[in-house]
Amino acid sequence: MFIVTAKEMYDIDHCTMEKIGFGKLLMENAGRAVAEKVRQKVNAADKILIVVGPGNNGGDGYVIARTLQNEQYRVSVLQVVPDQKLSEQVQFFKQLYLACNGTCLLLDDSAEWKQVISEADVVIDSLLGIGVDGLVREPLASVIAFINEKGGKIVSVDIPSGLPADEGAEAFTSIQADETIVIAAPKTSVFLPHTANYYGNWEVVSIGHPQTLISENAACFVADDVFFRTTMPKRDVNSHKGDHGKGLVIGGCDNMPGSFAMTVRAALRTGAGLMTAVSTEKVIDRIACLSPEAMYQIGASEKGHLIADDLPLDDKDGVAFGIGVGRETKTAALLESVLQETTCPLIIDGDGLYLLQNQLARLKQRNEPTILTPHMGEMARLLEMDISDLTRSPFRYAREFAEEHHVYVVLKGKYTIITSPDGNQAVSTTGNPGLAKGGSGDVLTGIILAMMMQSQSIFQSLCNACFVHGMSADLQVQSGHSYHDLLATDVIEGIASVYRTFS
Ligand SMILES: NC(=O)C1=CN([C@@H]2O[C@H](COP(=O)(O)OP(=O)(O)OC[C@H]3O[C@@H](n4cnc5c(N)ncnc54)[C@H](OP(=O)(O)O)[C@@H]3O)[C@@H](O)[C@H]2O)[C@H](O)CC1
Ligand SMILES: [K+]
Repeated sequence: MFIVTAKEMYDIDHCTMEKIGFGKLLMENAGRAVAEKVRQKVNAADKILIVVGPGNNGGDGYVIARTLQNEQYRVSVLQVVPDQKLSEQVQFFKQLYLACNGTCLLLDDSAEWKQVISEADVVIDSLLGIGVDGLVREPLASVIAFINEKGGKIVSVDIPSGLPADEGAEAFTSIQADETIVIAAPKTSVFLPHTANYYGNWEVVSIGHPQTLISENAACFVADDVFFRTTMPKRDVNSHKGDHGKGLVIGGCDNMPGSFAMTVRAALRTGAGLMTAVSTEKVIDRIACLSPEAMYQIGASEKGHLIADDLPLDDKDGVAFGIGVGRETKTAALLESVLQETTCPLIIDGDGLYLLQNQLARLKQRNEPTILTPHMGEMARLLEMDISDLTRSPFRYAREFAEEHHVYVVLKGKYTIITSPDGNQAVSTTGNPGLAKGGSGDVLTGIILAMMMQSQSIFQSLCNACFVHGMSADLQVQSGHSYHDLLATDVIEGIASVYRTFS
């Protein structure tokens, strides 16, 4: 599945209609596809009100109205702008609807509009689509507010009306949809923390755009099960442990042994060939028994925290630094040497990101891939910006940071955004609120470490690691756990189910 900005969608629409020649057929296809989904969500006796706005989203609404009416549903239309505001294309579909004995109430002509909305069992929101520009103007703003207040079940067409399709909007007035039938491809705002919830439950309908056209124009995609199945390397029956990576995890401190232990175990469960774990003597004494499959090495330490040391970096296939390592200045010196001496892909996570704050310039000096795995708070600190600004435009800021510092960024959230140094982006949509607990990120780092040693590109490995991490949590919740009781260690044990189910 591809993710599009408004401009990308317009380019795809325009090419499909004008160059390929779909013309008005595209809107007919859109309306029919949405109507088919609406039929699955309403009852035969429901009063269905299609609320039509000034643009092509409204045109979709007239096709939906005609299609549902033809299926004997109880349909009426409320048009909130005068006819002269409608484009020629929308006028065409309005005339078709009226010619099929459709009824239409004009907002200007009627004081009944509030009653009509109040009496509707289902409101189909065709007020505004991806053409909304700025805060919604009257009379649409009042209609949106009243629908939110009084409308029955609200099904939005393509996008909740008033919601911006793209990231970056500071303020907006939007329909709060129960369901959204997204046309052709989800828009960026489906995946933003402050706009996602307005969509309610969302699903995508195809309306005939050539998939190649969508893939050529969309800059981002969803790293889903199809992606995992087609890119996750198969294990060669003649392979040996060295073929699946020699991984190294550097982390932990005397008062934080657990997160480090989970990263080690998650890497083993994901399929790392050999794992070495470096931490303080006290940490290793306490956790070595948890993953006897790993090898352990005591790192130089002071007051329970790792300090600069000569570590076995040069013969590894992947290194993860920072999990539970603490924020001592002397540990920052260890990070400095790891950045300079690691000659393989390096993940920096957790406290390692805190220690990295004053060493960002070293990132570009590395010749090997560097992967940062911040959550929004850690990313905001790295960018030295307010987290609310970051969450409004996470795709942009992740891409700018990745390109500037030549790193991969796994920006963790409900929807995790994966960005490569050249700006390629993907979103992982697996996972659930059961992951909103300590340790989830440590487990993801272990999965990434093992995944990036499985003979696939770094970008693919990050996409697949996020898929496995979230899908493990989903399968665990489906098979008996709940959002409340799911532990990070359950996610480690659920990795087996993901492999068994999807590969
Ligand atoms: N292109 C196609 O044939 C297809 C498009 N699809 C559907 O169409 C919309 C995108 O259509 P578009 O007309 O570009 O956009 P909207 O339907 O959102 O309407 C834009 C008009 O709305 C008015 N507007 C814009 N901003 C505001 C605002 N802040 N407050 C009030 N009104 C606003 C404005 O009209 P004016 O006359 O007031 O300037 C805009 O012109 C897309 O989302 C799909 O649903 C089909 O799906 C496929 C075919
Ligand atoms: K809409």
